[in-house]
Amino acid sequence: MPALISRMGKRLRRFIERPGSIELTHYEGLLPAIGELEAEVEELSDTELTERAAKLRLEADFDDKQLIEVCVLGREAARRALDERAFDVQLLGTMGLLTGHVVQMETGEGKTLAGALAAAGFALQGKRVHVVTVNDYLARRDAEWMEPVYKLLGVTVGWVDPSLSRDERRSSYEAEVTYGAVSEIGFDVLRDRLVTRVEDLVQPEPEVAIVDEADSVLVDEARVPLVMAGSVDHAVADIEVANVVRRLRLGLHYETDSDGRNAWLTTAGASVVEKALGGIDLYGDSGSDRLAAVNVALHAHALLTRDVDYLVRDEKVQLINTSRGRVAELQRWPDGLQAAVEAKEQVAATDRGEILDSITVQALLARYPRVAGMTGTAVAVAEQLREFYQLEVAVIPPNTPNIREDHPDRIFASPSQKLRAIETEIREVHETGRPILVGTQDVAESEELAEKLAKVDLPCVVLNARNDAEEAAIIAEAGTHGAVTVSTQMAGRGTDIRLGGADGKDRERVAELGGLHVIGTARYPSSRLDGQLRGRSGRQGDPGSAVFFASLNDELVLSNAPDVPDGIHADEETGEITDPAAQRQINHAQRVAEGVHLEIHRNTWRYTRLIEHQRHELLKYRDKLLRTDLAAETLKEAAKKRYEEFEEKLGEAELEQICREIMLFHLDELWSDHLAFLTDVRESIHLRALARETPLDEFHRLAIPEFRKIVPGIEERSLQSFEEAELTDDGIDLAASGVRRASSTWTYLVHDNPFDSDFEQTLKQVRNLLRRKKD
Ligand SMILES: Nc1ncnc2c1ncn2[C@@H]1O[C@H](COP(=O)(O)OP(=O)(O)OP(=O)(O)O)[C@@H](O)[C@H]1O
Repeated sequence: MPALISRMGKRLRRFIERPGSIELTHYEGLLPAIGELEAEVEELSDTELTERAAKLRLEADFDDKQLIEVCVLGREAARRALDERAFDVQLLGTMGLLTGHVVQMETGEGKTLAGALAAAGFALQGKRVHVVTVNDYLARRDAEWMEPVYKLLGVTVGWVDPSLSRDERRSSYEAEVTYGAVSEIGFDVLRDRLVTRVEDLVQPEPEVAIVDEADSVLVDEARVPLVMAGSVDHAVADIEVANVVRRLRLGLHYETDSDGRNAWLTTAGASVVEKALGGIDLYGDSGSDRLAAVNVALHAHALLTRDVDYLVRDEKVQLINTSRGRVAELQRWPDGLQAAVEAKEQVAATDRGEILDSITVQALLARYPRVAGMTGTAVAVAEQLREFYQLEVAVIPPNTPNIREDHPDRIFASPSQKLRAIETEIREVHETGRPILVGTQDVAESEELAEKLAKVDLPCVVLNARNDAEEAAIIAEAGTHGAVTVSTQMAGRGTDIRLGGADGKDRERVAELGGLHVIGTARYPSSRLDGQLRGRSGRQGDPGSAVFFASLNDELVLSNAPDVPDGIHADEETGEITDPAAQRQINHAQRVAEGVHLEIHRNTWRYTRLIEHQRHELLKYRDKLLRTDLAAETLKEAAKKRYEEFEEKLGEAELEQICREIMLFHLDELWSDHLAFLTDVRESIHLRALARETPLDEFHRLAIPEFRKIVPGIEERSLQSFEEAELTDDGIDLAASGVRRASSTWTYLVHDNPFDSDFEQTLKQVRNLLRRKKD
């Protein structure tokens, strides 16, 4: 009975301490057995170890005995290959992953190894594994780092990055475990969507995905679409409009929302624009195209800021991923907006192309029958992981208890007072020799701070928006004695900050001083991001500390909870506030920001679910066309005479391929048209739906019948192409009958439209329009 009570007490405690996480007691119970077998496997030769791992190979999930065995062999393989004996907590992580959970392990606890042992375990079960990383640099680094461990376990490993050719990728994916950035794996899925011969496919069927930094990929980036486009024409940026809009002034010519998501012309602004564009009537029937161009140009002008939202480098607009604070390679905004920003910055317009296919990160991962993940901060998104992916979180305790000191926020009345206090803090801590990592909100803030520090003789290293490998090398030195590193929130993610520098030479001295001190210059829009910054310090039981500075006029508060209660007292000299009401206000603002993010995620998912379902259905048909003689059968049945005529001249095999090319071409084209149709519907849905039902129902009402037309459309168009195809001496000239694929294709990520057409947003626009019409 007392044992039962104690067990219940333990469970209750876990529930209170870590809501949303699952019980690990069962796996903890396997650890002693793993320990007992350690001496036995130490005696094995390398070959014997590999042979023993091969005995685990089976086509089924592991039972407890096999879980124990894979942990025993994995621990030994890591000890031999890396000189790192996997800790018990790492093996708990491995077991958590192998049983399909998102494991929460703190920064520096060794997720890379725990993940690799789980990947090897899945591979031994006969499943192909993709380890999904946040960037290309980490994909290659982790695959190469873990390769000797895999080798001892007899498991093959590969990696993909943008530098590889299609053939090289194919062989990387042939490995049992393949590391790749989420974007790279997604782009391969999209590229495979266009092949017309089975042997050109590079990716095998998805089986298991182990997602590193799972919260960032599965939640923050979930709704980002990966896009493949084909060259058709160039986007026409309206330079004239950009030049007119450039002269407009806030408050006089246009207004913006307090949340910075919407901008609109005032009456005075509209008159200026109408006059400058040659006396047109923007709101008349003939002005609607111009009005649309003015609106995007105004968004680009008023709401997107250089060095915060994007950089201009090498005559190109490069987006900054605001959730990661780094240049988002291969990302762009939805087309009109991208072109408007390019016009604003007077750089050449990039080729827009036609969208051939697209898939969101969430849908990409939903393709895998099994998903597991690891991250330092999972509990905070446990609810979303359950809602969107049916995944449960398992909290793995640290190997050595965390002794980092997390100080309460230091709150100031104004941002300038806050900045002064940050400078003082940096100076005082720097004088002790302790290394400091300062986490800023964006690139511009990092640079401003660095400039200020340089002026007062406090040189620092600024880390932002560079390439990942360079970032990794710099951040690895952030623990050096006396170092001051200023970084946007996620720069250098995935790289360990060792006390005393990358080689840890000076560790003792830095540890004695108190370890790495982390300073946040403002609270982030999610508590998870705060936690990630704090987690940079205090790794593996190291000493360290963290403190966030905040002000009641920070962006976070102004955008999400601007109604600050009256009577909050600030120190007259320093502006510092100790009233708990200020802290409550900041926490409240952060919760509002988190809620908004979740709602947008939910809303996007509601729409993309239908699109994904349609995409999946059509792909089943495409796959049949690709792998069987369905295309030939279909065309033979519809145009028997012509088919026989061609067959006689070309032979069966060649004609089969030609039929396949024709039908796949029309399928791909109709799907691309359908995507464009859905985008149009989605963008105007709220207006259409104003007088009708809910926007989502309206979207379904329009999207479903349109989709049903695709397959008959493919058959009809293919038949026509087949009838019109000309037989020349070189065979059939498909191009002559319009079967012409895009001459070049490319891939990119679509950054979230910062002004998404949510119902509320559209209502606001309509309201503004009505307001103007009334004026
Ligand atoms: N069992 C072990 N014994 C000794 N060192 C280990 C062990 N496991 C991992 N390490 C070391 O700990 C460091 C951190 O490992 P890793 O980068 O995998 O951590 P992480 O959990 O991924 O951290 P982050 O959250 O920063 O990505 C590495 O230098 C690694 O070599």
